[in-house]
Amino acid sequence: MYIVTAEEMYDMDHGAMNKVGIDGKLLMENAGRSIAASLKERVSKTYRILVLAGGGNNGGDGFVIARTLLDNDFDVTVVQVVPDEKIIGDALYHKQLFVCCGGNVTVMQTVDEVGPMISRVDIVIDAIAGIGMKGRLREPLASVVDVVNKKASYVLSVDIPSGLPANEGISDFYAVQANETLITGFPKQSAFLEHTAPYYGNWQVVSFGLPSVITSDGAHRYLWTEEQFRKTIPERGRYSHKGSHGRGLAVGGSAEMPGSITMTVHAALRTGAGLVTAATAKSAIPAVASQCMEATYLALGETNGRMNNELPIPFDNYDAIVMGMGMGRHHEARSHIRKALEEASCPLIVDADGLYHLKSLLASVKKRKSPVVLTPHPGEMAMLLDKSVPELLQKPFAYAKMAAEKYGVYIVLKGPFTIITTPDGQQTVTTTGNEGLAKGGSGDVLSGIILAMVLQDQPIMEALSNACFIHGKAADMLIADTHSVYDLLASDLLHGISKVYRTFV
Ligand SMILES: NC(=O)C1=CN([C@@H]2O[C@H](COP(=O)(O)OP(=O)(O)OC[C@H]3O[C@@H](n4cnc5c(N)ncnc54)[C@H](OP(=O)(O)O)[C@@H]3O)[C@@H](O)[C@H]2O)[C@@H](O)CC1
Ligand SMILES: Nc1ncnc2c1ncn2[C@@H]1O[C@H](COP(=O)(O)OP(=O)(O)O)[C@@H](O)[C@H]1O
Ligand SMILES: [K+]
Repeated sequence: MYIVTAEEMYDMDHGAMNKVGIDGKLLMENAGRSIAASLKERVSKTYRILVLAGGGNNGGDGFVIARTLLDNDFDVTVVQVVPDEKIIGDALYHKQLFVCCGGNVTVMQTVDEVGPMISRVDIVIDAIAGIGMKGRLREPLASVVDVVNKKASYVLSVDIPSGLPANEGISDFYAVQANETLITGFPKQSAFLEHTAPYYGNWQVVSFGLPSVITSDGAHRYLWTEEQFRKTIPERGRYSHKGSHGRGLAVGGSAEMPGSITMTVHAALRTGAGLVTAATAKSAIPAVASQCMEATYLALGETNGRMNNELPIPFDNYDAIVMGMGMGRHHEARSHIRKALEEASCPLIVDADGLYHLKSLLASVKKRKSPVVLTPHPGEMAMLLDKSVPELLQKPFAYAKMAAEKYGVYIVLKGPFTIITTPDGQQTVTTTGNEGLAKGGSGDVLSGIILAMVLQDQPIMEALSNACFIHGKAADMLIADTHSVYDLLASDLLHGISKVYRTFV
């Protein structure tokens, strides 16, 4: 499923109307009917429903919903929150159909009238404004939204909570806080941003009949769901051997921080890597090995328990490498990152401290022939780009795309919505995971899962998307079953990986 900006959604609408010849009235009918159908299935006819209709096509959707519900004997009325002259085109056509079918439209004169009406009903359908919103909501609509937010017992927004921007990069808005949103066509960018997503409440997408010939050349962002995971997860051949599943190397850890590399190698093996070697400071090996018997070890020279660069790493012996977890920020560690960039001819994944070192080496990354994957959390991404975290989180899609294209890298920008970007700017988003993951070590586990997935025979983009899906889903399944968001540990995810495989593959 695509994730779109308002402009991309309009392009698809226009394509359907102008290239295919589908009438806009029909698209509006489809959108409204899909939403009404969803309501009909789960709402009792004893509920009173109020539709707030604004002046654009979003309001038009509202009139279709009202007409369809009325036809099905629901108790539904419409308050038109804009004057009559604002209802034009397809929306006017559908308003007239509603009225001809016996529907009742009250035109709001003052905002004061709206509060008592909202208090009397069980469900408010918010069709005040959709993706055509420009700037901050003006009066009197801002006050109408205020009343909705204060008085409504349940709000269903049509397409997008009114007042909310569809696109990233906008922080000045005032919007409906919906309980649920039925999104028409495709989800908009703002459903995947930390500062706007909560306004949607629970959301689902409903179709309004956009033909696939129009949508297939649509956006460059894609939501990575269970369906994609099931479709793309590589099969494990009955006659495969350990070499078939890749030889991975994880470089990191220290005597003081042996846990990070332990979780990475363990997660890589649990996810399906054939052979995994941990390269770490010599004195850290007993601690790591006692927790992970299946890995092999490469002892690195060390100073005060932290890796130094006395002993070289044979980077060419591996099919994929992950570096950085707990490796430290000292300059000897950096020389391993630099060497890996120069010498490794396989995919190189850089995480945590490795990203800190990579900042000064970014210019050389583009020269590499083999793929480089960066896995920053927002703090690390902001550091790489010399931005603040709030700045980055306003426009994570744009910043990730800009950096991936500029440096020729894959970027896994981690968070509640993880955005994965290819060097040519294609993006996927995974939404699995929960706040139980907001704990030290979760990222180390993800690095191992990514290593294992990159080692399998599949395009890197799919490998990264599947890795993030597994990581988050493991947390979700554990929370649903034996754990809570409070007690979940990164090491618990190792069992979660098994649950994901046993359930979905
Ligand atoms: N084929 C189709 O067309 C389909 C369309 N669909 C539906 O159409 C929606 C998009 O419709 P749209 O483009 O008409 O814009 P829409 O979101 O209703 O907003 C425009 C209204 O908002 C107003 N307004 C704007 N800014 C404002 C502000 N700051 N403060 C206050 N008011 C402001 C603006 O007023 P004006 O500025 O013109 O006075 C105008 O009245 C989309 O989200 C989806 O629901 C699909 O469901 C089915 C297929
Ligand atoms: N609230 C949350 N919801 C969903 N996923 C989360 C949340 N908080 C953290 N995560 C996930 O947990 C991981 C944390 O990675 P990171 O910050 O690098 O952890 P660490 O460095 O402590 O191991 C990322 O994959 C991130 O997407
Ligand atoms: K709306």
